[in-house]
Amino acid sequence: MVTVTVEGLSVALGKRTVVRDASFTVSPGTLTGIVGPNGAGKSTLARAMLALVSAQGRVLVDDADAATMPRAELARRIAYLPQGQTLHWPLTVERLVGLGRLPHLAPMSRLGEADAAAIERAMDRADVLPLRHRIATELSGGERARVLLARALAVEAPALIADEPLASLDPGHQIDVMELLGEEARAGRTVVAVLHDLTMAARYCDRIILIDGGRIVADGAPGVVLTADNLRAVYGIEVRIEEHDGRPAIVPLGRSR
Ligand SMILES: Nc1ncnc2c1ncn2[C@@H]1O[C@H](COP(=O)(O)OP(=O)(O)OP(=O)(O)O)[C@@H](O)[C@H]1O
Repeated sequence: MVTVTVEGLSVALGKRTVVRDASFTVSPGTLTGIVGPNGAGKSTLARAMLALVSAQGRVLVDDADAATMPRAELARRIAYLPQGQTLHWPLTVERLVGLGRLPHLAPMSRLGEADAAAIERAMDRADVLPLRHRIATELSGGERARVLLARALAVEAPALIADEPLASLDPGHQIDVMELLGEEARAGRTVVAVLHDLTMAARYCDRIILIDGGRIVADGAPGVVLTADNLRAVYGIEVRIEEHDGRPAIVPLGRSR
């Protein structure tokens, strides 16, 4: 299990501060959705949580500072699904998913039986077993997205940060992936997903962090954060909020005037 604590995190890219003084803790057993408009700073915050960009403030992985933790150890503790990754190498799906095991391998060593089992489990859970012998660069956008999710799952880390895991997926696979993320959380993992689909976020996440202009503007249960007032203020949209199984279902109606 892993608890990730973000303390007063700010990130400047070029001359602009794109994450401003973010503080929160994500705990085992929870699925946290990070939502906000394009350019709000969601991906940068995700990357800063993995010490992939230099930042002011601190990220603690349990009690250890992520910035000074050895990279392989951090990669074993927090799996990362980056946003819209381009693939360059014509690897088979199975070998690409196998790259998720690299943080566990000693230098120059080969994948062992435990790695092969983890790869198999990950491909099964991301529904890519039928694609295992295909060349990853020849897949459709949605197929590739599921393969990259499988690579992140193959790490079998106690925490997962997934940046737009639903991008390119059809509605059925979107539901599958959100259910999978929920299962990961219920299994005791710490799961964070950057999401654009507010209804999916509301339905599956335990907690929503709403970001605008690099700042956290609301943080809490979906019904508390995803209100018509907050969505008007942050996205400039009018919504009708219905209820489904006790959770908000958000119907966008148009731009606010
Ligand atoms: N290397 C960079 N140099 C300068 N500005 C950058 C750089 N990378 C990103 N930005 C800017 O930082 C801001 C935050 O970007 P980020 O990718 O974190 O947003 P996001 O909320 O994930 O957006 P989206 O929903 O569009 O993916 C944006 O305004 C973006 O243009």
